Amino acid sequence: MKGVTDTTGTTIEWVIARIIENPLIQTKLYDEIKSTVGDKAMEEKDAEKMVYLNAFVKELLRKHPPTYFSLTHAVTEPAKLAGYDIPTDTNVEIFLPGISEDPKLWKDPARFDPDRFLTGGEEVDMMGTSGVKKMPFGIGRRICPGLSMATVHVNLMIARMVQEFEWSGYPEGSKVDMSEKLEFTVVMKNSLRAKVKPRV
Ligand code: HEM
Repeated sequence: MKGVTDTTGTTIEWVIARIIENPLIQTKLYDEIKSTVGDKAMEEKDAEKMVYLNAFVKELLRKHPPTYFSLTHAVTEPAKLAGYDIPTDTNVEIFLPGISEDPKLWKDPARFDPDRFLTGGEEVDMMGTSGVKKMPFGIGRRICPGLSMATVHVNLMIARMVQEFEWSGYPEGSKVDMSEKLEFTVVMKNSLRAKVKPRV
């Protein structure tokens, strides 16, 4: 159960941190929500049409995969991985940020920038069929079966939270501390404090 709820919950914590850290991102999300649904409550099918929201979620899961590692995979026959020989019966765990922050794969990987997927000309294939540049859900036969459901939930939650509320740091003017801490998932080291104002 923790693999279902904590991954999604952790993602939302980093979402709020990032939109507080960068009010322009929050404005872009809000403007897109307004132009897509106006004052109507967001629904699943609306979220699919929102290109900026989708780019934001891609960037979020690149920079903050909820787990540092995929689940342990056992090698059933001799294999080669990144130039290394892996003998049968070896347990392999993949360090996910090692891929999603690799400067050989990404321009300026430390920078949080949803626009890299829009005007920046970068793309990513979540299923890994045309290459692997990030894998927050794993890839291949054991890819997370909750991928679609989690993506819908995360998109919808962000859209509704931004549609209804304006988020800012607390105390006012404080800087968001992006330090990480490993629990079951990778959470914020210092819990996020936020001011939440209803949009009226
Ligand atoms: C943002 C949300 C989520 C993320 C980032 C995530 C990530 C992952 C990762 C990295 C794996 C390991 C894949 C591998 O080792 O190759 C995994 C496995 C799994 N996930 Fe998720 N997950 C999320 C949400 C969910 C949800 C909502 C469900 C169920 C409704 C779910 C169900 C599972 C199951 C059952 C496995 C084990 C699959 C297997 O071993 O064959 N996950 N997930």
